[in-house]
Amino acid sequence: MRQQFVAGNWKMHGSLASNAALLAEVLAGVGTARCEVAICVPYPYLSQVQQLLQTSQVALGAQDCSVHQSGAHTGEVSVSMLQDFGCRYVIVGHSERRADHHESDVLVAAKAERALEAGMTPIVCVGETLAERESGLTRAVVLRQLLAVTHLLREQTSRIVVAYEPVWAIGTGRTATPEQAQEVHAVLREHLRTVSEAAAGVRILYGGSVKPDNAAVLFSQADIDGGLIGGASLKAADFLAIAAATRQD
Ligand SMILES: O=C[C@H](O)COP(=O)(O)O
Repeated sequence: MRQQFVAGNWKMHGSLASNAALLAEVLAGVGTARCEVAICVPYPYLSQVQQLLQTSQVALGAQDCSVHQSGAHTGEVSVSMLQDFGCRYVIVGHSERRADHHESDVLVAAKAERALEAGMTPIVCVGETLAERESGLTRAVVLRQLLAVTHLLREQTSRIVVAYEPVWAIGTGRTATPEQAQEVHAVLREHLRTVSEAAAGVRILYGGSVKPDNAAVLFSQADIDGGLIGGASLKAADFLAIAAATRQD
């Protein structure tokens, strides 16, 4: 059985004041959530959010990590630094980083490996662009991206989370239909099954314009185990409603 999981990705949003207000509301309502909940925040706010989440069930995550452990790598943040702030999760390979920073499948896999070595759980993002979908390449693209981390799935299955995020659905208000999302999740699940029995149990989140009004139907799909939530994680009521829409197996 896979416990459903809802992770908020604040992306490059927030301030000390707005984070405190948002989390006060989230924490007031999250007690009833049936799923696991995490929030991935910008680096400068890790300390603040760590303290605010201290006595709650909400886990802390980061939005990226360095492939390097330490040294002369200006601007980079290592997994051990993230651990200093109690991060349990780290997103790797988000399409915004793949696009903005030219992150390759190999680099994403190496970052996931660093996270695993440090005892953290990487949330490995995969997803096709609109052009790739329209060219019939969705399956090939997501499998290529997943294959890059397959050696890790073989070795450390239980601590990896996969997130399917069609690039054309991110922040656009254009959500994949539940059928479109399930179709890709099933492809990913099928691959995970070929890796090992344990890998078949890896949670696969859906991300891309998840809102309170479409969350339940997305999460009711057989291979969708929750969501990676961008814009809606910045509104406490929406984020809580999405967490409340998770399936209870
Ligand atoms: O990491 C989150 C995803 O990119 C989804 O973002 P969104 O919910 O704003 O579409």
